[in-house]
Amino acid sequence: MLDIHKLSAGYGEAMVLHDISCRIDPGQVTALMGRNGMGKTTLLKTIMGLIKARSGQIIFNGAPIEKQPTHLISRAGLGYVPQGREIFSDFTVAENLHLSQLGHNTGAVLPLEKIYDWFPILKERSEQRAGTFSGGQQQILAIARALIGKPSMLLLDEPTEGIQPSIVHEIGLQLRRIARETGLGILIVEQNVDMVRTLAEEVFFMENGAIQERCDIAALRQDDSLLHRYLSV
Ligand SMILES: Nc1ncnc2c1ncn2[C@@H]1O[C@H](COP(=O)(O)OP(=O)(O)OP(=O)(O)O)[C@@H](O)[C@H]1O
Repeated sequence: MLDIHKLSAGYGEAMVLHDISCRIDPGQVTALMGRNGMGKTTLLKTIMGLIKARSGQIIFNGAPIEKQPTHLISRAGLGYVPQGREIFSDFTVAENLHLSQLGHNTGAVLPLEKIYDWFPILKERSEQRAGTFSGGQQQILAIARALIGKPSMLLLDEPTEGIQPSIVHEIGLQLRRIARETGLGILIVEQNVDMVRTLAEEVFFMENGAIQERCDIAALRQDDSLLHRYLSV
């Protein structure tokens, strides 16, 4: 469970997150939506310890993590796929996955066969250089690399940016399947409404560095006025 209490953070003198409080239960899939510049990426980076919290608490599975370095936060079970997909373009798919396994020295890594079962394209193209992949395939590889460390919660920052609609839907369905099969919790920053409807169970709407509203996905299907208010779609 991720429990954020009165979290504030920013860059230098500029505060971006203001007193954020929210809670994500184990296995829950939550989307974080809002216009550009509202602080969504900053929130994910602060959870991961890449930006230090100025005040407030982040409790993950019962332990405070807001003062921990990123590698310990990752080891505690938080996986992170940043915007822009951090993969090694010159290495093959298999090498990318092996490197990710090596990065987790606790021994608790997912076997590659499981990854290949979830994402057959990675098995079919395991010897192909990652840089030759399409944007969608690179995103799948980035997600697979994050899953190798068996996180209990995965943070995804706009995975569908610049990806073909057919692959967006495929990635959404597959993430939902993995979340149901393994109990993985997901916090996804996403502007793509189709992806959010496919994957998420609830949505947080962010504006001016604060979570202004939360809504169940079923309610959002009935009434999309919140999308108009917070995204202007
Ligand atoms: N490295 C940085 N240094 C200073 N200010 C930053 C930095 N990164 C982001 N900001 C500012 O912080 C605010 C929030 O940015 P953030 O990237 O978190 O927003 P976002 O909601 O994720 O938007 P986007 O969808 O555009 O990524 C913006 O005003 C942005 O200009």
